[in-house]
Amino acid sequence: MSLALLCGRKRCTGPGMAAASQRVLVFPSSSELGPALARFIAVRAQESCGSERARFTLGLSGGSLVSMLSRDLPAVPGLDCRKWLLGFCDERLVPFQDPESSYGLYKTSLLPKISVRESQVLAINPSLPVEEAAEDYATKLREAFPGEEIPVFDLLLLGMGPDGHTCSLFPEHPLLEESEKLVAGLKDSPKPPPQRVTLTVPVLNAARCVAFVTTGGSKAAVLKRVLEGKEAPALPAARVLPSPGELLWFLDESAAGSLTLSVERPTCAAAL
Ligand SMILES: O=C1O[C@H](COP(=O)(O)O)[C@@H](O)[C@H](O)[C@H]1O
Repeated sequence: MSLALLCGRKRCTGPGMAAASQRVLVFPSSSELGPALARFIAVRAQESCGSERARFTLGLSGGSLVSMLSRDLPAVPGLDCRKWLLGFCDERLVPFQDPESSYGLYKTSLLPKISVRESQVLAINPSLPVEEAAEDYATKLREAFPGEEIPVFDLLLLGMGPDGHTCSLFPEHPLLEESEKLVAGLKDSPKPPPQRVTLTVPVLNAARCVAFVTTGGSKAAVLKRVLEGKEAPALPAARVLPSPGELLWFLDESAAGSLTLSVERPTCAAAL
């Protein structure tokens, strides 16, 4: 493997932090990215269901990911979700009927199209106060991942905001340093709604695979800081370095516009 390729796949993250195995995949636009991401999810699901685990555990994020998955996942031929277990990387503490609820949106726009039942979804209880909702969701995770001190998801799908936040982990927020809890609640999210529940960094970094999905020119500057900067303290998205898991970035050309590291530009039919 060439040094350039190696540099593109490894990221050195500063003192005390491990380098993660990383691939940066760039697509012309979200019209090509979405179907490729959907096929990638389907392949990983098939592998996990065929492994001794005999199931596929997938963590979903909200924001722009909801419409992309709702458009492109049902279009994957022969998608079989019977052994899938879905959780949320973060969730807003609002009723499921509220348009800000990620579960509420997936429930209406995706889950019926891929025949995922409610019993296959680990969701927060939005009627609880935020700290209790976080503890209740952590209990659901512990029950769903018996024997695992930290739940190991097969795949976590993450977004990233223009400020470098991921899940509901925001720059300079004390929750970035949380190392005991699996799930944390916050009441002061700088992005509305203010009350949220989020997986913590150790859970993100325990996953077998993490895929960031980032599109649009508004993310280009922060993406360069996350992937090529050496900032201390690191931005939230830059702290996601699954080990020994894989890290993939699914980008469109607009988001990738400022990058200088080597990237892959998969063709439509390429297996990822
Ligand atoms: O508030 C949130 O934002 C991030 C990023 O969303 P995007 O619309 O910029 O993709 C999202 O991943 C997270 O789940 C959500 O709560």
